[in-house]
Amino acid sequence: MQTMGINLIKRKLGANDNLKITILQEGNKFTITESSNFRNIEISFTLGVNFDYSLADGTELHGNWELKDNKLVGTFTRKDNGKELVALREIVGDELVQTYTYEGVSAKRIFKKA
Ligand SMILES: CCCCCCCCCCCCCC(=O)O
Repeated sequence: MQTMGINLIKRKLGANDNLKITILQEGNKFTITESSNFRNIEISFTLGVNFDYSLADGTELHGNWELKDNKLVGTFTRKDNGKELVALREIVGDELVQTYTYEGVSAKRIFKKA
């Protein structure tokens, strides 16, 4: 989050956001329900088709998800500075592991099944 330019207060809030996501797949179409201390939103996208998404701090992204080797690979560009953010979603055991890479720095977020 620091590399993303997110300030200390927002980083502390973000680390305790109580984020829960639900992923519904219907063929190539995905619907994500995102629920956190900050917001409750629903996002729909089709694999390989660009869409807009705003992070909870307002940072706007544009990009898409693709399915590669049974993993979702997201390639997004920040609208404010044109830099790339790559996201990976994979099921490992009983967990959903999300890995984000930005400016050579990677972070992992692990979600447990409800
Ligand atoms: C270090 C904090 C970085 C957070 C990066 C979040 C990246 C989100 C990728 C785009 C998500 C699109 C909507 C979704 O599929 O849930």
